[in-house]
This record gives sequence, structure tokens and C-alpha cells, in this order.
Amino acid sequence: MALICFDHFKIQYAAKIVLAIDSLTLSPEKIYAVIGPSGCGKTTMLYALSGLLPNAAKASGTLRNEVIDATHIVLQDFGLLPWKTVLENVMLPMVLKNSISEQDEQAARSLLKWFKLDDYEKTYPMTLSGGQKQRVALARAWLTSPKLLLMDEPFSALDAITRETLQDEVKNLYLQSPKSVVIVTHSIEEAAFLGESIIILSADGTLSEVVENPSFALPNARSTADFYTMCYELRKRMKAVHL
Ligand SMILES: Nc1ncnc2c1ncn2[C@@H]1O[C@H](COP(=O)(O)OP(=O)(O)OP(=O)(O)O)[C@@H](O)[C@H]1O
Repeated sequence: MALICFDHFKIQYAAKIVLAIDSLTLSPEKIYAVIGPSGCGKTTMLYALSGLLPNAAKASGTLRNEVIDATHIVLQDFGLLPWKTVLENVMLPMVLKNSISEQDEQAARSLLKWFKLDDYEKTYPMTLSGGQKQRVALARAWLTSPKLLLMDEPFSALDAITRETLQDEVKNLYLQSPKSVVIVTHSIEEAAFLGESIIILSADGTLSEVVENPSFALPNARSTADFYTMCYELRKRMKAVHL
């Protein structure tokens, strides 16, 4: 079954076409990484998938997202409310719907524990590090049990080791309870580690190709020859689409 279908889908700002995907189908319960040169339309693609395109964007053609009502997007700036505690921020979607159950609170606490934030539940976001804020945003995303999770450069602001730790946490959480995920990233290593399939966009916003990633499910994937080969292949292909 297809979760998402692009069919001659285009987005333009005034006369400038910034995304043009003729044909692309995404399957459920897979992690897709999206890479491509700066300005090629990666974030625009994510906004289109979330149904949150800016007013100035004009869309044409077809983009079918079968789970648009159960789609959650994690933005680059984390989207945390400074006047709410960590626990309240994680539970924000429930707070907004005015439907907090004991079960939700338990689930929020166990996610905070998973993300090593159990000592911080009464803390306010301004006192957290970038990595901790990102973890709060990820815990919130997971708590809503979205059918499709969209993440825009989720780890770009973090130092290398924190980034790898969070990538591991997200992958392990995904392997425990698979979801449909689309991650936009600038990092070839992140795409090769987190992407089961990697969508490569060209500089002009067209789809270059979708690459399957044989290293994705391997134990200790980062230290396998398949992972290094994948990084090498992606680097080669990225150079080609930059031209
Ligand atoms: N609100 C807007 N109004 C006009 N043009 C826009 C708007 N938002 C994005 N664009 C243009 O659309 C194109 C695609 O932008 P987008 O942010 O999707 O690229 P990206 O691949 O995510 O870039 P980066 O890798 O640098 O984050 C760019 O040329 C950008 O200038």
C-alpha cells in the first residue's frame, strides 16, 4: 500500500518552481532520508507533506498523503514553549486537545526516561542544552503516535557525539515501534545511518533518484563496510546533482 504519492506535483513561489516531483511513492513504516543541495526544496517538500505550506507557495499536480490527519512535524527550532515545563511540553498536543489521561502521562514519563530526561520533567526549556531540547521535541513527537513523522534537520545544531547518540536513540525507538518517517538532512552520514531509503533531490527541485540502503538494519551499522560504501555512493551522487 502507498502511504504517499506525488504525481506531477509542483510548488512555486511567484514564477519560480522550487519543487517538481513527477512521480514518487512512499511506503508505510519506512524511514526515508531526503538529501540534496541547499535550496533544492527539501524543507518545502516536508511542508507540503505536512499540509503546512506557506501562503505564498502555489501547489499544482497531486500530492496524496493518506495519513495527513495523523502527521506530526518536528521543526528545526524544536517548537518548545518556554513557559511550560519539560513534561508539559511533551504533553502539549494532549493539553491543546484538553484530553490528558493518566495513561498519556505515564507514556510521557517513560519516553522522557528513554531520552534520559527523567530528572528534568519539572525543568523549563530555557535551562536545557540543545540536545536536551531536541530530545523533548522528539519525545513529544513519539507520544502523539503519528502515522507519519516529519523531521527537518533534527540534529543539525548538535555536536558530533550528541548527534550520533540521538540518531542511535531515534533508530532504536523506530526499530522497537516502526513508524513512517521522513527526515530532511544535510548530512550524508546521517542519511546513510537513518535512511532505509534515501531520496535525492537535484538542485532544480526535481527528483534525481531513490536509493535503497542495505546497511540500514545491520547491527552496529556505522562500522560496517556497507555503511561506508553507502556514504561513498551518496557522496558521488550528491556531487552529480550539484552540477
Ligand atoms: N516563503 C518563501 N518565499 C519565497 N521563496 C521561498 C520561500 N520559502 C522558500 N523559498 C525558496 O524555495 C527554494 C527551496 O527552499 P527550501 O527551504 O525548501 O530548500 P532546502 O533544500 O530545504 O534548503 P536548505 O538545504 O538550504 O535548508 C529556495 O530557493 C528558497 O529561496
